[in-house]
Amino acid sequence: MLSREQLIAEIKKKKSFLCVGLDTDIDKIPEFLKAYPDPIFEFNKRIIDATADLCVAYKPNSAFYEAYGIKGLQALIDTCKYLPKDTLNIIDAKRGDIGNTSDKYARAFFDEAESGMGFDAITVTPYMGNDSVKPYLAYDGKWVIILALTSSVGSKDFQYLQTGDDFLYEAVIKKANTWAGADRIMYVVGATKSTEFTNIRQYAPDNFLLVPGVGAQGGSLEDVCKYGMTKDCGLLVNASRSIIYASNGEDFADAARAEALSLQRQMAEELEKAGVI
Ligand SMILES: O=c1ccn([C@@H]2O[C@H](COP(=O)(O)O)[C@@H](O)[C@H]2O)c(=O)[nH]1
Repeated sequence: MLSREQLIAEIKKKKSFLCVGLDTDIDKIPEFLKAYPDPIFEFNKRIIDATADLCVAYKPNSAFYEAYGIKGLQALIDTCKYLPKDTLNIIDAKRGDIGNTSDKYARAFFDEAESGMGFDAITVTPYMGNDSVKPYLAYDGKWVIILALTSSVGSKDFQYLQTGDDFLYEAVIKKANTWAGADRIMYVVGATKSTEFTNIRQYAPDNFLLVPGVGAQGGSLEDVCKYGMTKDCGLLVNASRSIIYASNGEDFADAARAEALSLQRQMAEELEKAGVI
């Protein structure tokens, strides 16, 4: 589990704010791994070993594990246990439900003694409001990452609806800021929305932003940094497919490392440019 201060310290130490997305798809992993008892976990283990010194966070997306039933869940549990202690380990589950149900989701992903999974952070949808988010905040030191402005094309369907003077995504940030501080809440903002970062920083000056959409979705790391970086960095930039599927041969872990290294080098430059390091 990493506090805000520890996360910032890791970013400075590793000169990286990279989050490696573990969206592990059995149809995309190298053929030779399928001979292992748990190909998904074997793949993840090698990706983690190859990238741990270059990133400050990992983000398995639960859909990629739930899709395979019990085997997928076991791979997620084993992956969670294998993740390094000095990275922020996020489950991208995008949950949202009434309080007593959220309480079970929180237990599933946060309470290692109960479920086998002790993630540090979870992505949640804000649509059902305060009582749907509170149960996650009841876990001391765990992070809640609220969907604000997503990378998807469909973000315009609801997130840009006008509510009073605000777009809905702005209202989400303003309201969620009353639930807990920047030491417990992060927001998801897509890299494909980089020009909105200046505006978002008016409402979330200190919160870390989890930024998917660099790599396969075409978002610009440079623009995200230009408009979204703070004096503490304030960004966790995720890349999933562009790293983990950089090769589907026997060299996949080396290729993933090369891709992560290229992003880490760009990040080190951005951190220097902004005076964070
Ligand atoms: O707005 C959002 C919120 C979440 N995601 C998730 O991030 C990764 C992105 O994967 P790439 O392969 O790097 O595109 C994936 O798990 C999404 O479900 C997002 O893309 N946008």
